Amino acid sequence: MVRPMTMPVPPFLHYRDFNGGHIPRTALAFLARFLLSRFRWRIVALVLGTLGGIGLMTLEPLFLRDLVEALRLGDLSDPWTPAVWTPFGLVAGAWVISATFNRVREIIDIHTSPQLRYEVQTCLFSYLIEHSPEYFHRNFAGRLAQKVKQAGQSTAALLSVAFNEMVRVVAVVVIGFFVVGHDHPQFAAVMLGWTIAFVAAAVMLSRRCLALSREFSNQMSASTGTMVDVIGNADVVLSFARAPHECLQVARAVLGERDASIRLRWFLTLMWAVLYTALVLFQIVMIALAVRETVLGRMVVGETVMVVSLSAILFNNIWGLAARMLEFLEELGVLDSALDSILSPHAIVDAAEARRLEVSEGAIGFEHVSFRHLDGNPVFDDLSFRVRPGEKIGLVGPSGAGKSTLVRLIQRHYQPQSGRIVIDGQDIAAVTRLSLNEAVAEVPQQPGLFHRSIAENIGYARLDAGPEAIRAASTQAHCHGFITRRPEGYDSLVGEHGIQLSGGERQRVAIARALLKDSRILILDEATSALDSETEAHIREALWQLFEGRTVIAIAHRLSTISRMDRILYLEGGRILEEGSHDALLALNGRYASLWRHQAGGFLPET
Ligand SMILES: Nc1ncnc2c1ncn2[C@@H]1O[C@H](COP(=O)(O)OP(=O)(O)OP(=O)(O)O)[C@@H](O)[C@H]1O
Repeated sequence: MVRPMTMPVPPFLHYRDFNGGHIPRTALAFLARFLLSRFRWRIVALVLGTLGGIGLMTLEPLFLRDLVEALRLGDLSDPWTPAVWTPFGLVAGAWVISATFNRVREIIDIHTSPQLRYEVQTCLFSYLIEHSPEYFHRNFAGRLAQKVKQAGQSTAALLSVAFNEMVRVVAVVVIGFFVVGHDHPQFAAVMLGWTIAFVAAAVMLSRRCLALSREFSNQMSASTGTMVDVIGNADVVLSFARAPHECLQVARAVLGERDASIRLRWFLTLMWAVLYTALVLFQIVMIALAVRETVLGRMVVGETVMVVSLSAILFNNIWGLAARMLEFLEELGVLDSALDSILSPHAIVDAAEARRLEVSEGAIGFEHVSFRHLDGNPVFDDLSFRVRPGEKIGLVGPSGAGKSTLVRLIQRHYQPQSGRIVIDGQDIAAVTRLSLNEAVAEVPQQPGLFHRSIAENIGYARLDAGPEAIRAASTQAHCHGFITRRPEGYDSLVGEHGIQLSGGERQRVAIARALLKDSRILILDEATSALDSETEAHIREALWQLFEGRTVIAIAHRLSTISRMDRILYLEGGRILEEGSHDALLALNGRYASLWRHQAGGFLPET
């Protein structure tokens, strides 16, 4: 059964809808902009929840002081005397309400962190997918997907530390400062000075720790990369009997990871020991000060209890922050690196006043086009030629002549350094990429197939295509037979990059997809190279039907597949050396004719 393409359409954040499409590229600016514009009220609620919880917890030592003093000095003849039970009620109330605030904060967070991760990922992915093909050639797909995931994860972690642990420590210090500082300023001074020194030391140590942590994660990525490379080439490993050799390679990579982990753990253990000792010393100093003041009669017992309780609260919260400081800095680095990779400027963008490409006839023109790849590799220098409306062009030439680059330039996968390419008189650099891509259909050398059903892969050309349209295109491209022989027919999954289909089947699916797209301009890049001669003969007929009324540029190494074309361009070293019909080029007795004569099995020799 042919199943129509299902299209889940939940609302998601497209980068164009965020800050006018200008996304900050540094972590802190990104976080601030994202939270301010998308999560303002949830952040306010989170901060209020945190403040409520920690604020009451920090007031509790004050009530504890009154309770101790009431027990010590009050008239206890009445077991239910309000002098004792009122401060007790306040202590208990502070605990209960503080805990309630904390739970409310957690509930708010349930609806904040996952939503933040969702929006960050969809926003960054929508930006990522608009990069030029060149960008994707230079970056590993798995690495890019990981960067998007990490960015979502990191923003949620940063949000949690910034609006929980950090707010808690600031609140404890400020409230504690006023609670003890009012009557005993020396405690407030010790508390404030020590907190500042401690946080500064924690940041400094964490920064050093970060370098070790980065080294560890680099080693992890390297060993993962080694494993992925070997697993991806498992067939080669098997056929060369190199399993023991590869085990050694992987062991070597994992060994680096082990050593980096040991170094990191040593540093962490020492760092925690230093910080913990500092915290314990702080508590000892605070309690010693309180005991001394009490012995000297400058403080009452209740106040000593208050100082002990307050320093314990401070201890817990500062320890909580210190424990997450490393994570905070690490996530900041991860987010910075993800944003830097993903948000590099798009190499090819629509001009500000770009219009839709209106294709009436399908004429193509190269006007003095010069192009070299990013690595400086020159391909074309001042190339000019025209393709008439509806003309069928065969493109031949030795490997590396620039044939694929030429057709990619028409699709604007690359941008020429000078000159222009026009379609029906319109410069393709001045039209929207969407309208250009709609006007041009391509059957590429390597048909890109998704790990989805065959129906979805064919229907990709027209998302609204019904089962009948998909079946018709598939029949025309000679796919219907091999599809219906599979138990699940059109619902069969094709595997990663279509690995569960043969090379020829993949090409036929790609042809069916191009048939369904029904564009005015058609590009075939070695579209039938993986087909056997019999299937190719059938498909060739289907293709000629498809060519009807369209402008076609077909690249082929097997010259017989393009001999019927209106005109053949012989390309070498980025220049058109010969052009004309098959017969005319044979009569010319030049390079094309020589290739035609030498063609054994229909392929061009390497040059
Ligand atoms: N992304 C790239 N970066 C740098 N150089 C590239 C890139 N893609 C192709 N090239 C180079 O550009 C030149 C033209 O390549 P192109 O793929 O257009 O040749 P072709 O004629 O299609 O070859 P083939 O018949 O082997 O497919 C070659 O020298 C190739 O090495």
